[in-house]
Amino acid sequence: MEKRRTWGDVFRNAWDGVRATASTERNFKVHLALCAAVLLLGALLRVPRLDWGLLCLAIGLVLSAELMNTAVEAAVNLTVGDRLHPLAKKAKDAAAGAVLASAFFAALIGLIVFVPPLLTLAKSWGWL
Ligand SMILES: Nc1ncnc2c1ncn2[C@@H]1O[C@H](COP(=O)(O)OP(=O)(O)OP(=O)(O)O)[C@@H](O)[C@H]1O
Repeated sequence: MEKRRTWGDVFRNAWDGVRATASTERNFKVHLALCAAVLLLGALLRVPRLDWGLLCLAIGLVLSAELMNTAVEAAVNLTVGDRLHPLAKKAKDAAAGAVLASAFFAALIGLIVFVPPLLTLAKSWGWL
């Protein structure tokens, strides 16, 4: 009988997926760096609790989309190998589109959260 996977196994496999994606996917590295910058800026500007919630949602959305994109690419490559196929293109383009959509709305959230306190700061420093 097949050995039952423990919660530890489940989390280890999931973490392996995050680490493998972080070490091989350039876009994921870029998004990780941007997420770190967003968290730093949020802390420096002392954004309110609700805004932290929005930022965490945006970060989770973008990183999840990147991980799903990597999963789709790997599954498609496994299936078609080096062959070109319109369905492979459709799957990869849709997965890339999911990353684009999540990054676009995350950027909107960033603007909504950061522009007002940055404007206030700029006014208090006499820049505006
Ligand atoms: N087997 C295939 N058949 C048809 N079109 C493909 C195939 N593989 C890739 N493509 C097209 O080439 C594009 C780029 O594919 P690729 O596998 O290089 O992904 P990528 O977006 O460059 O990956 P990464 O996120 O790692 O930069 C896809 O979005 C798709 O339009």
